[in-house]
Amino acid sequence: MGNLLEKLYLFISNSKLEKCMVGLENLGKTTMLNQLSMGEPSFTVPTVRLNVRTLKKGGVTMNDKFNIDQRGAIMLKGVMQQYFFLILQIQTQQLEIKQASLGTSKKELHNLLDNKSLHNIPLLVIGNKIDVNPHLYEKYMIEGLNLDYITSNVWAVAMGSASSGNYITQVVDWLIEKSKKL
Ligand SMILES: Nc1nc2c(ncn2[C@@H]2O[C@H](COP(=O)(O)OP(=O)(O)OP(=O)(O)O)[C@@H](O)[C@H]2O)c(=O)[nH]1
Ligand SMILES: [Mg+2]
Repeated sequence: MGNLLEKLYLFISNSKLEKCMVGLENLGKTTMLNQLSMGEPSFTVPTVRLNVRTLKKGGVTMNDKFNIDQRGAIMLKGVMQQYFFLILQIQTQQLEIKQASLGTSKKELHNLLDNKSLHNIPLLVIGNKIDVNPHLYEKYMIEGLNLDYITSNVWAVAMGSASSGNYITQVVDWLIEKSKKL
């Protein structure tokens, strides 16, 4: 835990970069933001507008309310240009809806990346709720989102559970690494 806090501090104190988290509803975006900003998942309700959190000791802001629906995607195209990181969350539980969820997310993700101003923005794709079984596996998510076809942006995948916080270290490591290169 101490190590993680140290990394977070390093990231935050060395960077003023902003990140944007997008995804369909009820995926755990706010939960993850709570983990990153407060170190705990906290109780959440559906986000009505925009959640902007400042991570401790740095003035780094992160927001999580750009749902990828039709309206959201249109809004995103304007707003995203200000952000350096795009974190896409995918529902990994509930096999019966995963196809629909992946299909919508794939379409919106590739539509977004058609926008040249978003090229070169590091993309972290998060598969959340893997504590719920059955859940989606990383390989299936990469295929389902056609990630291998993305050449305009560097991308990485993290699978985990925002409520248990078990992949927060991975996310923080990724943010630090990409911050150094920008
Ligand atoms: N089992 C499980 N539940 C989770 C996890 N992450 C979040 N949840 C739960 O999923 C529900 C939705 O989480 P939120 O963080 O509010 O989701 P969101 O993506 O911000 O949703 P919107 O604001 O509606 O777009 C809450 O009941 C969370 O407690 C997880 O990793 N595992
Ligand atoms: Mg939310």
